[in-house]
Amino acid sequence: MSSSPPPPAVECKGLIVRAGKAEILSDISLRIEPEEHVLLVGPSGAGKSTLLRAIAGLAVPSKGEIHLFGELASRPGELVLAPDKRGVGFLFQGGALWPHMSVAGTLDFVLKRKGQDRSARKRRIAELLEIVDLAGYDKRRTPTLSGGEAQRLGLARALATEPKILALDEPLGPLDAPRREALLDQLQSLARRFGLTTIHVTHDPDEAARVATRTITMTEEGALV
Ligand SMILES: Nc1ncnc2c1ncn2[C@@H]1O[C@H](COP(=O)(O)OP(=O)(O)OP(=O)(O)O)[C@@H](O)[C@H]1O
Repeated sequence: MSSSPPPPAVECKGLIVRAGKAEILSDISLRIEPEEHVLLVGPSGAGKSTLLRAIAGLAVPSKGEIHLFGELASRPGELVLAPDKRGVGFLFQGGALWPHMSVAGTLDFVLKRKGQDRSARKRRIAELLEIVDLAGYDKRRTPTLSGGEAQRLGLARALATEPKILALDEPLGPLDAPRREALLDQLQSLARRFGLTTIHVTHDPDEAARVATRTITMTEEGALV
């Protein structure tokens, strides 16, 4: 019996995203295979973050479709799959942590939305903090974290939902060289360990050379090269 190849992790077909009258993504069609590590590059304002947001279900297409592992996720004017049903973890530019929460509270908030009971959440929070080297930081308020700690908490939050796809929007942005190396190593070993597909946006050519199995380049007009 011949088995058909697995569906792509991400498939965008003729994707157009507008903000008001401006067309931010302009007819994007692409496929990303499971466990691929794709680098997304292009000039500032090209629409890289918007493409990640569309894949994660944080932006709605005006035209076209997005399929995730063969399942229709977005179509014109509609998120067929809600953001928390997509299996996409998002590490935002600058971490984007909630300033009124503790480290454990940040993760607890995400896990509660998944409907986990208290003891399961507690176990998972400890496990996640271990994974990102923040064990013992439970009670710290997020504004007291250093840039690197904040990025690692952002990563733990992205991993909390056990995603199959990790969207990384300039994940090393504010860090100094040794911390960039450390976080990059950590991202790569997590991706291997959990069989993740990653889409990584960066402006840094050294970082780009380290992460990519393939590079996708966007033009200033929000299209692919
Ligand atoms: N909600 C919005 N309303 C209006 N314009 C928007 C909105 N979101 C994004 N844009 C515009 O769309 C364009 C693409 O933005 P986006 O953040 O996706 O680009 P980017 O390639 O990630 O840029 P950078 O590398 O600077 O982070 C920019 O010109 C931006 O100002």
